[in-house]
Amino acid sequence: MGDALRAALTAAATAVASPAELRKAAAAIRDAIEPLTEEVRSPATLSPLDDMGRGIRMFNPVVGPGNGFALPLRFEPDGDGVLARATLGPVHEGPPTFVHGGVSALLMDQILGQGAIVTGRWGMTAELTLRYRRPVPLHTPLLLTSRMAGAAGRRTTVTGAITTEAEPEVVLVEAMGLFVSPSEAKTASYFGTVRTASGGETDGRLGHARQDVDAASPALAPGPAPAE
Ligand SMILES: CCCCCCCCCCCC(=O)SCCNC(=O)CCNC(=O)[C@H](O)C(C)(C)COP(=O)(O)OP(=O)(O)OC[C@H]1O[C@@H](n2cnc3c(N)ncnc32)[C@H](O)[C@@H]1OP(=O)(O)O
Repeated sequence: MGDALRAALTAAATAVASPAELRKAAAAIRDAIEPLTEEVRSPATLSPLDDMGRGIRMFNPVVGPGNGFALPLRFEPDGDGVLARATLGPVHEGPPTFVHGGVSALLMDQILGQGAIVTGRWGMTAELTLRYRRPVPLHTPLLLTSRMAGAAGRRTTVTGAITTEAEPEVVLVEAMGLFVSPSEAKTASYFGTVRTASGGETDGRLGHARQDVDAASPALAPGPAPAE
């Protein structure tokens, strides 16, 4: 379904079609999704395809395969950090032929967060700083990288960059993120009502689902909780 949605968004952004053809396609899309709107999950219930303990968020707008806006981005180990490869298209366009600056921020927020997670830390984004040095081209293989730069108490600082694959030494965007692991009180108030699809509790933190952690996946098991 995510692949079909991605194809639909790209077609909508690029089609050279008459208004009649567009109306016909729009009606077909509405007909197709109508049965899916009859029964929907509540906002605080995770999808049955989600697994917080293993870091699977099916409809995340950056890494979720089921989300039509997501590429989806996939992470690879990169020394003690992470990298992702991406080629963006018309759905992510800002200035003609270049990536929208907010999309660069969205992608960097996620990969910087992942740069904290691979070190066993976790936090919500408290600060996100980007320097847009050169425009990021569409239809061009890109490299996105991130690496933890420092940690103190509940705070984790991660830095990263966007370059092209062809010229990895030329930084197009540089980014810094501060991730703060929320206090127990904030965690309870933000995520206390969230439930898995089977009704289990989860406090929302990646790797901290209380019922759904797959003990057979030690590589994805929870890291140590940051000290207070
Ligand atoms: C495959 C799947 C992958 C999955 C990969 C997943 C990656 C996810 C990446 C995306 C993440 C998001 O988008 S998260 C969504 C966007 N972010 C948010 O909504 C966060 C909104 N902000 C908040 O709720 C709050 O401000 C918190 C939780 C960040 C902090 O609240 P708190 O818990 O009460 O913490 P608090 O006591 O205030 O601060 C703790 C310490 O951090 C410091 N601190 C707090 N905020 C800041 C700040 N902005 N700038 C500097 N320092 C700060 C404090 O000075 C303090 O330092 P000291 O006194 O200890 O020295």
